[in-house]
Amino acid sequence: MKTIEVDGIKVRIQIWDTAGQERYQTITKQYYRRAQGIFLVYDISSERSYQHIMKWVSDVDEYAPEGVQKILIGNKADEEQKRQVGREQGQQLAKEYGMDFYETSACTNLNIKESFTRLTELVLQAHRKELDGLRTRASNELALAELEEDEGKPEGPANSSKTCWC
Ligand SMILES: Nc1nc2c(ncn2[C@@H]2O[C@H](COP(=O)(O)OP(=O)(O)OP(=O)(O)O)[C@@H](O)[C@H]2O)c(=O)[nH]1
Repeated sequence: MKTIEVDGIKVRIQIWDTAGQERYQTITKQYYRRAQGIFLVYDISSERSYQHIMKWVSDVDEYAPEGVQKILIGNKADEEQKRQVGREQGQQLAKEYGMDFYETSACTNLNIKESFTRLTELVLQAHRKELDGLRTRASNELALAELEEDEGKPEGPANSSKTCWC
């Protein structure tokens, strides 16, 4: 669990790091069903991991709920000297699938906060209606609380300056 702030709203996110290995796939697929946002991550120093993304995308399409938000991540951006996948390749693939794209590094923290914030934003946008309902309710409750507070107060100067009852 982690709390991040997006557009002034505190959002508690639950993060699952699913295993990449084939033998855990049965379990991994069960996580897809409850996901609202998914990072598809490859390693920029591994062409093989990049090639695997297509397979991940088709798994997500098959098992994740419709409307799930996806972002493509090229991780280990700190390993420039070992790079096998160009940034443009990542951008290109992301474009093909209509995803946002970030190169990140868990070692230097490059784009970690940014990518989590962006995915959360996308999930929130997808649930905008629900969110608008919450906002309206919150502001109505606030207005009601203010009204109740005002009603309890003695009359202010504007009213007390009146000299008649009309
Ligand atoms: N240099 C560098 N190493 C990283 C980075 N992120 C992860 N690693 C290293 O990569 C190795 C694999 O990391 P994991 O987090 O186990 O990768 P994973 O994709 O979850 O692996 P699976 O559990 O098999 O799915 C570890 O040795 C990490 O320290 C990064 O951004 N830069």
